[in-house]
Amino acid sequence: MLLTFYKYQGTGNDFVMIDNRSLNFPKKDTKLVASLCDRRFGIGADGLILLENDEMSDFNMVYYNADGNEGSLCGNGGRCTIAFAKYLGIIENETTFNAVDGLHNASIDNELVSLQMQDLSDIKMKPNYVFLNTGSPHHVQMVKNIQSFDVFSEGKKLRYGLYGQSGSNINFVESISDDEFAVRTYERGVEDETLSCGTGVTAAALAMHHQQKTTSSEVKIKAQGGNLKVKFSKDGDTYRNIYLTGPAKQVFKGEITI
Ligand SMILES: N[C@H](CCC[C@H](N)C(=O)O)C(=O)O
Repeated sequence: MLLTFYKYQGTGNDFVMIDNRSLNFPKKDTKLVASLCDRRFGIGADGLILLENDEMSDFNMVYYNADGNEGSLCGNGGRCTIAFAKYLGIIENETTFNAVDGLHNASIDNELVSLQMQDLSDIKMKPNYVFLNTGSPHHVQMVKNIQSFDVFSEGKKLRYGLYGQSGSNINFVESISDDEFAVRTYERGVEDETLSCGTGVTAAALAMHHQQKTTSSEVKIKAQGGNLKVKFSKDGDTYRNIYLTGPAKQVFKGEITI
């Protein structure tokens, strides 16, 4: 079968994007998904996304990590899927869509996509790190000299050592100013550092606010692949109206025999 695919990237987190409204894609074929994401033997991506019809909303997003397994929420992938839905003419500038963690509101303004994340109140504070789930599980830890920090080795160690087989994504954070932080992420399922992780950046911003490393409710994040913004409000112990905003772009379109 000849499969038409699109390649998208959001701050350097890249995805194979497939219009699966026809439901033709073999969804249980883990090996196929992994081989499409392989950077040497396939198209190459951090993950693969299927856009499908949804009964309750504008569309449904199905996300797989590069290892071929269905993952939890992907924030950058969500932003790219919104851009893809607009490209396909499914939505205009505002949307509500379904993902693995439920419905999301979102808007798109040229290439800038804002994705609302689920409200969050469960933040586990540990002496050296914070753990929270922004649709995907995230460990957030502050480090010094982030650019020379060994994200791969340290991330891999914590991902298995602290969180076992099911694992967690591991974020390292350094403060740049009162309302700006640098974030580097080791992603489970990719088992490497990616250039940006949307749910990770969101987790980092909320963790910084929760620990009073910033008092701003609009936090700027510098990921390795570009800049993102996380906006939110705090209502008692609950973070609400959480929006992740940044660019999402189509890179190319292609066909591959599967
Ligand atoms: N890159 C994604 C995170 C994917 C989550 C995945 N690594 C997992 O925990 O299953 C993001 O932008 O949020």
